[in-house]
Amino acid sequence: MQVEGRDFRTIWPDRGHVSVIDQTRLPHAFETVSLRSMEDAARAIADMVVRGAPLIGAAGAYGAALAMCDDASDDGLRRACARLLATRPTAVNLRWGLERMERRLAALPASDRADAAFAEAAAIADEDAETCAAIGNHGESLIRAAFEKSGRDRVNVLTHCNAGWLATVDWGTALAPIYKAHRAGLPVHVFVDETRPRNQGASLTAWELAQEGVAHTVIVDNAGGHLMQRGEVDLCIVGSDRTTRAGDVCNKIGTYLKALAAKDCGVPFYAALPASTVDWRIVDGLRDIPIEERSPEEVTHLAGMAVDGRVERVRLTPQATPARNPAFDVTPSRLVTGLITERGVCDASAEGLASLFPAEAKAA
Ligand SMILES: CSC[C@@H](O)[C@@H](O)C(=O)COP(=O)(O)O
Repeated sequence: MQVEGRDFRTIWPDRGHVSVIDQTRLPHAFETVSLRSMEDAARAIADMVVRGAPLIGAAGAYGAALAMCDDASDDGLRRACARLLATRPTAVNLRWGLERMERRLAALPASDRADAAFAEAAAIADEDAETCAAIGNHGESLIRAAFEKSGRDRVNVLTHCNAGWLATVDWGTALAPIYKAHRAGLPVHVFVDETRPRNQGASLTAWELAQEGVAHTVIVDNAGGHLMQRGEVDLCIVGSDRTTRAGDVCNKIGTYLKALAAKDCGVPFYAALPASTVDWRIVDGLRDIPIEERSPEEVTHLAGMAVDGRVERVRLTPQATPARNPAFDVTPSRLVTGLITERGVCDASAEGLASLFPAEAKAA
């Protein structure tokens, strides 16, 4: 997608290393950073230099490729995958990407592994870009239908967190339909939840929508229900970090509350996700999805640009006040109108997913 008029992806191989956009610096600075080792990749995932389920999957794959340059033995491969897998627990794409790398590399002699690993990681990245573009095409028709139904001069989509191209290799999941609709000339406007505590909506989604010239308004996390009650939201589209085979959706903390409000107000609520985000091994999201607990400091402190242009971190809460920071929640399938996937839109149910992915559902 576009940054200052230039095409970028979020991750790319670069002279034996791997370059990424440093998402901790946005929206105040656009900087890229070079990952030179598996440990660099692991830290970039844990510290959210790269984040978003599909991008974490691709970054994990490139991390395994970097590991193969240092130690391509069976033991090296196993240790690298274990280290990378331990960085973030919720997005299943990380496990998916690493298992794919292990399957591909374990069958090869150690001497062939580094080249094969970079090729496999590049294939994962390319496939993610294609998959997200396909999600965009399928989701665009939902936005077009909502626009025609609204009878207004613009269609209002509400999204939570950042499920745009920064969260993937390119295009995004929840934002891909919005970009496709915008490029097709539909007058789409996005309500962007700021998404405390790390503010991925206010800092990342707003930034990338602005780069693409998509009309948008940032709202505080608590405003969505109010706007839905007043008929100001035509549909909600969010991403997913892990979707069970029965259609429960785990996404950024606060997604569940948006889905409850949408249900009460009769606003369609969609999750957009690639098949790599479906965990075919589990059915019950509330019971079986590990929810990442991040540092309380992400709640007690805020970062932003001061009037003199310096980026500063400030404390929000009293010194002694404890904070808790669960990073994701689970939206049960009964609150989800449908899943937008690379193969089309389906019901958020075992039958719905099986209708689009029969082989995966059968193997589960
Ligand atoms: C295409 S991304 C879907 C999700 O990964 C996204 O909505 C999200 O929750 C990202 O969380 P993050 O903690 O920023 O990695």
